[in-house]
Amino acid sequence: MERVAVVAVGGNSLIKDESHRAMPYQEEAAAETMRHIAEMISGGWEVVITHGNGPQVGYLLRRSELSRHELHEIPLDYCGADTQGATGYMFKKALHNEFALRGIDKQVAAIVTQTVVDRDDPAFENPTKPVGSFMDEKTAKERAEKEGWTVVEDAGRGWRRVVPSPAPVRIVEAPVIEALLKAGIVVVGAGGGGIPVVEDERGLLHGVAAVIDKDHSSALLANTIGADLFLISTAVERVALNFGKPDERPLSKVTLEEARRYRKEGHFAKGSMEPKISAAISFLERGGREAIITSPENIPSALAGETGTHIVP
Ligand SMILES: Nc1ncnc2c1ncn2[C@@H]1O[C@H](COP(=O)(O)OP(=O)(O)O)[C@@H](O)[C@H]1O
Ligand SMILES: NC(=O)OP(=O)(O)O
Repeated sequence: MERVAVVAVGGNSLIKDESHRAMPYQEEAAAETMRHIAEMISGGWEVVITHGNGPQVGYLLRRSELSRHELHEIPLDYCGADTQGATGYMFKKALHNEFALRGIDKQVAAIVTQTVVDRDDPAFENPTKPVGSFMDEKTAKERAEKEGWTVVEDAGRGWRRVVPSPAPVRIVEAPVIEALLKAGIVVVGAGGGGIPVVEDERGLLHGVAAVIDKDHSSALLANTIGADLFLISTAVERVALNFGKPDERPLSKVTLEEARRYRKEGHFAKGSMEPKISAAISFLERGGREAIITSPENIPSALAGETGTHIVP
């Protein structure tokens, strides 16, 4: 196979702000990101595209709750499955169109993906994954009181609802994804970190109410299929030390040891940059060779070593 990359696209990176939540805006952002990924593919990379669903899965859950007087509610695992379908469609269509414009003869498959988690994961008792809309503090606290939500302040961007986010243990469809890659097919998979399922003693799978961190699942998938590169596409060109402060310092190259140290020093916000750095660390600890964090428009120049944050052993 050519060089293999797992490219993780952030759910928030598809939504600029609260006034750009509607599907045409998400399509536009997805098309822009897919344009840069198509460039990567035409440069010889075999790619699995994973994606977040934090905002989208929260919107679906809320929509389901708001319409419960008239329609059945949708469990959180099904909300996750729905977001995989919608985002998979969005990415497939955008890539198809890019390939058509560039004369690239490639097919794209979007795979409904399940991720096994541990039913005893303590995360079920301690919700940490921000989903849905950003709210002001007053609204967030009212919802927490009225609807029983857990809410947190999300990385200086506003308040959000949080749900359990157990660690991914195994990507059920990894062999399918690998087989498709070997056949030269571009894969969209492990969306939203994969639909969380637990496996019983007989090997049967059961959906559970959670949202898995897509950066951690993507890293696990990257190791499982032996990817050469784990690339995280998000809203920032580079990761920074002292992020948002006057002495902010962007990082170009970081060793595994430095990444661990900076994480310990608290440079990476929980629920946003911290999981990306931790996922990159896990990827390298399990034998991966390079992780890059950058923004969609900088993917080609980051691959050329000109920008992005490169995390290496
Ligand atoms: N140290 C840091 N360096 C750069 N960005 C950071 C840092 N800490 C927090 N962030 C924030 O993390 C965001 C990326 O996280 P998030 O929006 O949750 O990702 P996703 O694109 O996967 O949805 C960045 O846009 C930035 O606002
Ligand atoms: N599932 C998940 O990690 O989504 P975000 O990347 O959108 O937070």
